[in-house]
Amino acid sequence: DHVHNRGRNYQWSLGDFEIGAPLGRGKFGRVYLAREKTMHYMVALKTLYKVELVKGRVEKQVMREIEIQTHLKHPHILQLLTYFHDTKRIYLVLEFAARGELYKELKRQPDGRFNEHLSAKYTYQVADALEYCHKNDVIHRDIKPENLLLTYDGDIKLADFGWSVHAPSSKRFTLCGTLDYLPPEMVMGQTYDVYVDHWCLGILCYEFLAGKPPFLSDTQQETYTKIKTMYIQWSDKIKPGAKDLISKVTFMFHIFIL
Ligand SMILES: CC(C)NC(=O)[C@H]1CCC[C@H]1Nc1nc(Nc2ccc(C(=O)N(C)C3CCN(C)CC3)cc2)ncc1C(F)(F)F
Repeated sequence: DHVHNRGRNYQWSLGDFEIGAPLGRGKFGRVYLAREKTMHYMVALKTLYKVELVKGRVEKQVMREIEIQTHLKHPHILQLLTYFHDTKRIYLVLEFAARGELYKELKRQPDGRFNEHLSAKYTYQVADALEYCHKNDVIHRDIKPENLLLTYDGDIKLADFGWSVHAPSSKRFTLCGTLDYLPPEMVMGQTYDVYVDHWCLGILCYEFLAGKPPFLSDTQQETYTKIKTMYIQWSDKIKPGAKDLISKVTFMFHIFIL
C-alpha cells in the first residue's frame, strides 16, 4: 500500500531506522544493526565519517564503491540497499549477514581450517559472485576471508568493494593489509585484468583448507619473493584434487601473463 511502499525517489534518512547493537568497526566508522521502521526489515547501517574520508583521501574510492555495489545484484554479493548523508556522516544501508564475518568463523574452527565440503561450498559461491562481477566488467581486487560474510543459512556474501575497479585497469593502489593475496602482476605493478580475482580465489581456497595462506612468511620481502617466483609449499592437508584445482585457478593464467 502507498504508505509502506516507498517510490524510487524516496529520500531515505536516519529517522527511517531504529538503531540497534554495534556489529563492529568498518574502516571509516562503525557498523550497526538497524531495523527499518515501517517494514521491520533488518539491515546493517555502515557509517562513514566525512572528515575521515577526506583525511584518508578516499572520497573517490567510496563513491566508486557505492556506484559499483548499487548496480551489482547477486545472491552471493552483499547488496547496498540505499545510502544517504547528513552533515557529518555518510550512511550505507547494506544487507545484514546474520552469521557475521567468515574469517572469524575460520578462526573458530578446531584446527583453524574448513573441511573439504565447506571449503568447496564457499570457494564455489565466491567464484559464482566473481563470475557475475566479471560479466559486469568489475574486478573486486580484494578477495580474502576478511571481506566475506555469512548469511543466516551459512551462505557467502562478498562485501567491501572499496578496492574494486572496472576492468581492465592499471590503477595502482597503496596497499593496506596483507600482501598474501597479491598476484605477481600487481606485485610488479603491471596492468592486470579479471585474472587477479582468479589468483585470489586460489589463495582463498588454499587458506580455507590449510588454515593459512600459501605465501605466509615472516617478512614482507619473503612474501613478495615467494609470490613472484610462485613458490608454494603445499600443506599436507591439501589433497591432490584440491592441489590440482588451486594450481589451475591460481597459476594457469599467470604462466601466460608472466
Ligand atoms: C565485509 C566488511 C569488510 N566487513 C564489515 O563490514 C564488518 C565490520 C563490522 C561488521 C561487519 N559488517 C557487516 N556485518 C554483518 N553482520 C554481522 C557482523 C558481525 C556479527 C558478530 O559476530 N557479532 C555482532 C558478534 C556478536 C558477539 N559479540 C561478542 C562480538 C560481535 C554478526 C553479524 N552484516 C553486514 C555487514 C556490512 F558489511 F554490511 F556492514
